[in-house]
Amino acid sequence: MVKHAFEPGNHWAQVRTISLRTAPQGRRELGSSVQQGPPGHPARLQPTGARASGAISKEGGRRPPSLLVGARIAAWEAVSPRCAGVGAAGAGGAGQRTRLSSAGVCGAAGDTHPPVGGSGSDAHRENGAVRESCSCFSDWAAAIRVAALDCAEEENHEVCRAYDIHFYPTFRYFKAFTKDFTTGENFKGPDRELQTVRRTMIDFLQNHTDGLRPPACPPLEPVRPSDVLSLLDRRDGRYVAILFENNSSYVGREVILDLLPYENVVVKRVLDADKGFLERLGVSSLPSCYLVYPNGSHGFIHVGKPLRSFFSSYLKSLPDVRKKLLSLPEKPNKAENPEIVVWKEFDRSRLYTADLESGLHYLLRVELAAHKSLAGAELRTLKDFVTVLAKLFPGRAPVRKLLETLQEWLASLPLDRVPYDAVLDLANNRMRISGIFLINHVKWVGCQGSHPELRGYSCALWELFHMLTVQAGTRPGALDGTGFEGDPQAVLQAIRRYVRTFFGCKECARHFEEMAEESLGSVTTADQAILWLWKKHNLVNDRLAGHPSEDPKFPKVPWPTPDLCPACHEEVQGLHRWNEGQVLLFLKQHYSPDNLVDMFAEDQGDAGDGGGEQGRGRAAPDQPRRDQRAESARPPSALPPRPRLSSGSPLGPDGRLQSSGGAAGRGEVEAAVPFLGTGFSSLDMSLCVMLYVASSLFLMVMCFFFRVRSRRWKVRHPRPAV
Ligand SMILES: Cc1cc2nc3c(=O)[nH]c(=O)nc-3n(C[C@H](O)[C@H](O)[C@H](O)COP(=O)(O)OP(=O)(O)OC[C@H]3O[C@@H](n4cnc5c(N)ncnc54)[C@H](O)[C@@H]3O)c2cc1C
Repeated sequence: MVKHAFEPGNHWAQVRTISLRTAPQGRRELGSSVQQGPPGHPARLQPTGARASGAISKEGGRRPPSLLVGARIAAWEAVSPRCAGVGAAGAGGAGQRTRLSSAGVCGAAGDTHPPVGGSGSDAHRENGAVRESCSCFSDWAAAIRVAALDCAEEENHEVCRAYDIHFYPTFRYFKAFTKDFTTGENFKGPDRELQTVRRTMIDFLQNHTDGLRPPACPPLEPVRPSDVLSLLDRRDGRYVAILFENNSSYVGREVILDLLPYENVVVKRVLDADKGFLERLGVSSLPSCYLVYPNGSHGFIHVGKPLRSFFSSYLKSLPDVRKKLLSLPEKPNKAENPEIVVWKEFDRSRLYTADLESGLHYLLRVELAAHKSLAGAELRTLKDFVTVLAKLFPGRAPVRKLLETLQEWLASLPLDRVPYDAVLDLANNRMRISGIFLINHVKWVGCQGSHPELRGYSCALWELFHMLTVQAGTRPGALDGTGFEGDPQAVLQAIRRYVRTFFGCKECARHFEEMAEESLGSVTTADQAILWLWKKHNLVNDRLAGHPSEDPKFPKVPWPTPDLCPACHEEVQGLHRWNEGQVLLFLKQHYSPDNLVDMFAEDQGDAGDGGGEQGRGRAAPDQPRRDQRAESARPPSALPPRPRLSSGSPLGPDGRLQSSGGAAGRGEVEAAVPFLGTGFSSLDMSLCVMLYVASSLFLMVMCFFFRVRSRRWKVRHPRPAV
């Protein structure tokens, strides 16, 4: 996992971008793409040992100024494919190093790449894509390394929770030589443009005290004008590049770091404080670069634009300037692409149980897991959302039962703070013992993307939301007794608060909140709620059309398309118009339980209700399911592998939280292990042992008591000898 590359004590500084995928799948959810969010967000960067994937929100895509680094780990390719080339081709054999060290923060606003064939074109040709486009910071790796971690990947959950990552992208900076565990320093820049990130990295490097500065990091401070003269006289067979710039410029420091892995060249920077000196040297504009050649000749160099990438490219392409072989730590020997996902053919006019259950799994075990404990408004939001889910989710019986139990448990909690592990424990252990469980991995069918970081969770979340509004509209009494009855906005408001509070994609949440603030208040009936969500979803589709997170196989077009619902589309005087009455009918049919297909769901290893039968009608949550008993009776061996269990469980035998201990978070609930594969937590086992010991003691005491009594009796009533 991440530890490998970032173990305390490393002699380089580190920056990690961590994202939650939900990206909108920014890991496939906009997530760990240099990391981000839900799958469904493009670009993939191979992180340090931990799994990275994810999607970047559209907003987080390639467009400055709102360039989102690492919106999901994948920013590397999504942000600038040319940088991916830099990493992969990375100067012979450097591919691994590049993957480990570069998060692909590149191509910042205003950082134009020099054209191949421009200055230094020979070298560009010579070295291919590697040199041509390097505005990334893979070259900085000896001084500061970058890793991306996709918090949407289940195997990264522990790390993401330990580092307290809630949203993506999150940037954390780790100083060199750090000995003890630290969650790092947060990114403090005013925005997340790549250029800002680079500058923050430089500031961070300069903040190291002298003794703790990464040894490979060259001096970044400017040299004094008086030292420049000695540089001009220098003849040690190397080039000396002197960058003149003003105090606020980062160009000099960026070029110094860009040339870090190159030999036969030294880069220095000089500030413009002594104007007279600059005039004497003939410096007419800033920044500009003066070059001292190995033979002692010197003069200004002329590049197309006075930008970092132009200067760096020019210097790298000088004769005899070559890349050094750096020894960086080995990457853990892990298969590159452990899983090859086979495409599943599916029907776009149907909904798939596998998607909804995968979405719920992700929501409960990944998205919520970003919160160590839940309290106050967060807890209320969760309770309301789970209430809506429990009453309206139209899926299979075990999952509905799980949601109902979770809702009852949350409603009965006497505490105002719940450690997340208690929720997890309920979902994983308590339920499982009763044969009620939810798959513990994702398997997308209708939500699968043509690339692993596309679609996924955010798609399933939309489907879930639509199903909830449609269920509320078609089963008016479903929310009776919850406090939401009679409120046509109740479901939308619960969704809105969930998105605002928990959805890992912050940008998505912000947009959604804007739409809700603008018009959700005008919803006065359940049907209007269904249509409101449909319209807003289409607005999002429209906004995202053509963005990097759009799956080319699933273009963002107004939905439903004419082939799905011809009656929904009309033309009035040559202009397209929706027939909203028909749209409403279509939505009620499309998002009805009868349109749910179990195909692929039984592969998820859960207690499917005989899944695999396509298109079987669904019972509404309040209707009994014929096969519920059969599911409960499923033998433990048929259960899917259990995720981490909680020992020290805060749940009492009745499923209630026994004590919060006053403290939030993981410390309250110890990690647990499964015993004998039977579904018992360590708490269960401890209780068994205690009961066993108590019974043994009781039997021994009774035995002793009767023995003493019988002796006394014998003494009092001695038998006459025969
Ligand atoms: C609340 C929310 C807000 C989001 N905001 C952003 C954002 O700001 N930026 C960003 O990059 N990503 C955002 N996303 C993610 C984005 O909307 C998509 O989910 C993602 O790009 C994956 O798209 P997709 O092709 O799977 O289809 P999705 O848009 O996810 O749709 C899933 C399925 O719903 C159906 N559908 C499509 N349109 C409609 C509709 N109008 N009404 C009913 N059903 C429909 C289709 O069957 C489709 O396959 C958001 C996601 C959510 C849940």
